[in-house]
Amino acid sequence: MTLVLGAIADDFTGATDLANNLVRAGMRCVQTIGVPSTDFALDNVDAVVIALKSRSIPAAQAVEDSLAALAWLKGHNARQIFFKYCSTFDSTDAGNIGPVTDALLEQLGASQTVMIPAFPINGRTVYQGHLFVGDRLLNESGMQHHPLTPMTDANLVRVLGSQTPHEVGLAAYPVLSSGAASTRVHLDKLSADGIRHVICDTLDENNLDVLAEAVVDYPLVTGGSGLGQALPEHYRRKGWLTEVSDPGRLAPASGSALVLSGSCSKATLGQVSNFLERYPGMALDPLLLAKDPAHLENALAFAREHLTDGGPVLVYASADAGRVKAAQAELGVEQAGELVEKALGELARALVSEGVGQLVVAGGETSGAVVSALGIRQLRIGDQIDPGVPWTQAPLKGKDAPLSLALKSGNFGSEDFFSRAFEVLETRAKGK
Ligand SMILES: Nc1ncnc2c1ncn2[C@@H]1O[C@H](COP(=O)(O)OP(=O)(O)O)[C@@H](O)[C@H]1O
Ligand SMILES: O=C(O)[C@@H](O)C(=O)COP(=O)(O)O
Repeated sequence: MTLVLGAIADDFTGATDLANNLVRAGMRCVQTIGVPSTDFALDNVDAVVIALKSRSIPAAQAVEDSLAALAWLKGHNARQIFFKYCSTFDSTDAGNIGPVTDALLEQLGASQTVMIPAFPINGRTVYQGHLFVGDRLLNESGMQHHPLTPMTDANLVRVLGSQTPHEVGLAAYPVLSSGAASTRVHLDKLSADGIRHVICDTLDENNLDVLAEAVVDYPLVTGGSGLGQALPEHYRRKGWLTEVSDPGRLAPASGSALVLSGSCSKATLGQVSNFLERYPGMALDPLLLAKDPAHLENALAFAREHLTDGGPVLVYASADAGRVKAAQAELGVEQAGELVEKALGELARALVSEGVGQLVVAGGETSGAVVSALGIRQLRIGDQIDPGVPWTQAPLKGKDAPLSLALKSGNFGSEDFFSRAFEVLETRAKGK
């Protein structure tokens, strides 16, 4: 079996985001959680997206995990490899975008790759190497307060430059406006000058299309899911994609409805407030979690009480920058994050085993913790709720019905996302 595309995503929401765009662009795509086993069935599949939890772990581990994913994908003859990271370039000076990209390039024997984080439909654009979220520079968008990967510089040439020993180049907007052939000439010239990494401007979907055409034959591309939306058409033109995906419908959802949120991103904070205007929710406090096991028991009891009539109910650790900083100052950055992730993972395990069948999780790291706690290995992509966030389904050991699961990236989704997600499921069930 030859895969057209093999993707390695550095978190679980990012993987779902990419898989969603590939499916919407007509590829037959499977998302796996972690590197699949050797006997994984791959019939009629064009793309595999391997979800790793490698965004915020030590760089050496992220490299090891990514190379293991690459080995599996190359073992299945993937023509092109896509390293998916966040559209807000979430990383620190230690990595992991630079070290993972360098390791993938080296392993593939490739001399250059492109960095294309933009996702215009969700407001992520790049101009003269500077990343914008909506009308704000990245470092003024709220991302400067991210609990694990605070983004304090919008200049991606500089940001990536601090993560790799190699010089970083730029394919700026004027080059892209002159079309795919000129863009490729520019990239080749940079390559001849020894430039291995090229940050690419992207203002809109036309630019993504130009970039996709220019790099369709690169062994490695890197970026956000916007590029994933644009590549399939160019695979088709090359004759690599002959079938059009028919993702089919997910099985009807069943069970009660729960939202777990560990994202502290600006969009999520608005979504939490919006949900609480209409539905019940309980806040988890990392400081209490550290001191008193009864805090988690109380959250479990609260959720159970409100799930008896089907929910939806919310349990969240999401908090503003001041409260996050206070928790981190007392517990340490990593330990605060881990405590919250572990607690939300435990809640998911207990409540899904008791009958939750529709679960929304907010936050990439949080989704990693929850999906791992549930022992999920594979996701099928269904209807999109908002750009970048589809409903998915996963089989569960010992259960007849699959779990309906939506993994929401921190900054994605409309303000009423948490309640509307369940309405989307209900509408589909009624066949509307
Ligand atoms: N109140 C809090 N204090 C400290 N850390 C928190 C708090 N709430 C959540 N976190 C941690 O912040 C991180 C948020 O990351 P993530 O889940 O990836 O969200 P996002 O998708 O918004 O980036 C997680 O590690 C989570 O456990
Ligand atoms: O590219 C994106 O923005 C998302 O796919 C993504 O990776 C988001 O990560 P989190 O905000 O950590 O969920």
